[in-house]
Amino acid sequence: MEMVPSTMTEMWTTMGSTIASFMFIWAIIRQYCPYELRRYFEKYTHTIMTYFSPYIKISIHEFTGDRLKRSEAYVAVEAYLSANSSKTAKRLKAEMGKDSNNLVLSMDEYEKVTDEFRGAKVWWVASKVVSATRPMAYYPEQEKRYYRLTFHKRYREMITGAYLEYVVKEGKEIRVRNRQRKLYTNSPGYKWPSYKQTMWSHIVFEHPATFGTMALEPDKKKEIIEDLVTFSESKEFYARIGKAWKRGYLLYGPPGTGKSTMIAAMANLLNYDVYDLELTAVKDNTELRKLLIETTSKSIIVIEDIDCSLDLTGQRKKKGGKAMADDEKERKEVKEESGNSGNSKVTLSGLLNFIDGLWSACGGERLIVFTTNYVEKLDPALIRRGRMDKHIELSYCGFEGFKVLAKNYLKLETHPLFDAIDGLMKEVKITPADVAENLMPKSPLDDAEKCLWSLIQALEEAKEEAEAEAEAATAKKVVEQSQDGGGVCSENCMAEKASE
Ligand SMILES: Nc1ncnc2c1ncn2[C@@H]1O[C@H](COP(=O)(O)OP(=O)(O)OP(=O)(O)O)[C@@H](O)[C@H]1O
Ligand SMILES: [Mg+2]
Repeated sequence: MEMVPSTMTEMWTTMGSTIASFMFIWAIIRQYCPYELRRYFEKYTHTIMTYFSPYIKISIHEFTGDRLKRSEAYVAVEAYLSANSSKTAKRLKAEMGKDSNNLVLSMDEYEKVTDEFRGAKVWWVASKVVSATRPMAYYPEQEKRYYRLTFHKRYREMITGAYLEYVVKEGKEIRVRNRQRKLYTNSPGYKWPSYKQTMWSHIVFEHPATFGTMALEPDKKKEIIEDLVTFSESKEFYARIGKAWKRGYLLYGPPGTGKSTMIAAMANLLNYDVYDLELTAVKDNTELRKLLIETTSKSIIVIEDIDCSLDLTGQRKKKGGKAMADDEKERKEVKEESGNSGNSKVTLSGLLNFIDGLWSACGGERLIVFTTNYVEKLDPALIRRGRMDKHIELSYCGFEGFKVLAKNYLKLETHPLFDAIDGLMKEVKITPADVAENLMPKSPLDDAEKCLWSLIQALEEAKEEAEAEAEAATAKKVVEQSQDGGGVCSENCMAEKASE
């Protein structure tokens, strides 16, 4: 009976002294052995331990072959662990979040967290190896960071298959949700003269427009939202039908009807980046293709005012002399206004290739949006279905649109003056931009009613103007008709014709 504790004590003593000797040897090796020998020792200790251990380890390194780009798997795991570890990890690091207002927590180096998947327990550790060699003496030490996943070998199949797939998918989704969206432009500006040079420069995309704040018929709004959401969820569908995962939208209508605002609302709805492509700044078709290749998925590529961006009418039927000359003049004026010398060599066929050529399929999940005030000026080839799949007309403000703006700007759902506004809106055309401008308080003393009166006044003025224009047009027509008839019309005869 006495023997057991003494045997136990002996066993503990032996184990203790073995560990102590091992640590002593390890300390000597660390202190005095050259780096290569240390690595050699570590390698063989690992091999022996792995042989007896029932656990499997998988490392996911931050950089693999290409030192310039972080591995996608690492980035996804990082996002997954940041979202899941902050509740369980004991040592966390804090970094500034996307809107620079909050701190984002993630697991600190060498911290270990546990995760569970279908009843299997796994462990994640954030770790790093510090490289002994430095490229230059004044360079900081090179750290190679990685995550190590450990699990029991009985779960091998499930963890290497379903679990890792789940982690990467979740991580990617978290990144999309948390990422800071960007607004890119290809306008010429300062570019880094190095291998890092990209053709797009960007700022943070912060436009606050949403479909909720847009003045639009409710049915139309619903249809557009459904179309966009369906597109964003149709990866498998596009793959099945053998079509690149992209969709073209043509937004057309008079100035101030919300085309640019809708692009921002689309980006905010789908959480996409925006690439605002200035066609006149693109040298030629090759540069256009390069720009396309540099865009990422989950983005909207926008070409605003496509009708006056370039002379893309190469294949269009020739117009009559005067109309053609007017068009040319207008286009020239626009180019001069925008300070563009107009020496871009992008052609219609280059642009068509950009939209649906072979290269357009790279990346996937992209919207291409054109806006124009003059849809009739565009080449039919450019806007045919399949290229511009959905044509959306944005038009003058209706009463439903006004109600959205009144709610946004004045927090009003109803008001006795609404009936008068409804009546006037049926008679005159007013753009949402003009309505919005009138509903905007101009001084701190302006209340909702004052803003509504300001809108009524604007509508009445517009009505008077429209009536005066209509009268002038009728009078002009009468004069032209009478001149065509060869005779000079008396005042009575003119009045008769006008009343007809
Ligand atoms: N449908 C709308 N809903 C809400 N606000 C609108 C709408 N249309 C225009 N606005 C307001 O008017 C301003 C101008 O609109 P926007 O720039 O979107 O017009 P646009 O159609 O792009 O004009 P343009 O053809 O001149 O480029 C916006 O800042 C927005 O506040
Ligand atoms: Mg616009």
